[in-house]
Amino acid sequence: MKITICKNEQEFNITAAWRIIAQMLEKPDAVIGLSTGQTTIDMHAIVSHIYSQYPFDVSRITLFNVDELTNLPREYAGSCYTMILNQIAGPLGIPDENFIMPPTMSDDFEREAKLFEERLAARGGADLQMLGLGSNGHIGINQPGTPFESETWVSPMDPDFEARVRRETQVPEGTELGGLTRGIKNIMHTRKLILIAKGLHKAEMVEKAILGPVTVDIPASIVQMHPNCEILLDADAASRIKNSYF
Ligand SMILES: O=C(O)[C@H](O)[C@@H](O)[C@H](O)[C@H](O)COP(=O)(O)O
Repeated sequence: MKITICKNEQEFNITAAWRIIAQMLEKPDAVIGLSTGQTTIDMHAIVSHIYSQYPFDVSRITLFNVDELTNLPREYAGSCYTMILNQIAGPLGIPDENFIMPPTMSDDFEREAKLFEERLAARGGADLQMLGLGSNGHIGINQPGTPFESETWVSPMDPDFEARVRRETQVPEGTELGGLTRGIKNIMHTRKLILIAKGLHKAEMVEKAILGPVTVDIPASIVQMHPNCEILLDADAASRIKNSYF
């Protein structure tokens, strides 16, 4: 596990953006998994900005998101599809066939989850997964208690996480939300993981996930077992682990 601590939020955003660009430059047909949420908005904007100034070949890059909300129209502003499309896939001009997202509406999400993974596998599997860190330790939408063997599925949401999603994305009243997420097993099969966190409010969970025991109670703790994982933090998110490492 490699730990990178950036001196502030701006340096964190730029460093994270360059991790995505570096993967695209190193492997022009890379399969890259993103995450939505507050942590990633600025880094996606930086990737898009750099691309607009210094375009490079992304014609064979595949983008996907680690999860997607269910039971909402795909075009809804808070769907992961729309967010990733607006933040990065659209600005980079990623063709539709290379932008792989599970549908938000289906009568058979089990089949959709399987198909989603099959589509990634058909491209050689995921090279990179950027992973936001939930305040309760979730990765994707895999909540505490999710077995490490879980495969891409529709996960129940933790009430706090659901409230946050509803607040931030103005989900219409009465919509029953679910989340289709890559399973922990699928995430762990990605060639490279980058767990990202910024802000003081993430510091305690960073400490538990990185320095604590590997336990299903903290899904993110499993990344300690990944052979090619980077933990990328700003100084605030790293504030409780700094002394243990440096
Ligand atoms: O929202 C998502 O798409 C991810 O599934 C979720 O795992 C997210 O990365 C974390 O909850 C961190 O979210 P913030 O970056 O908003 O703190």
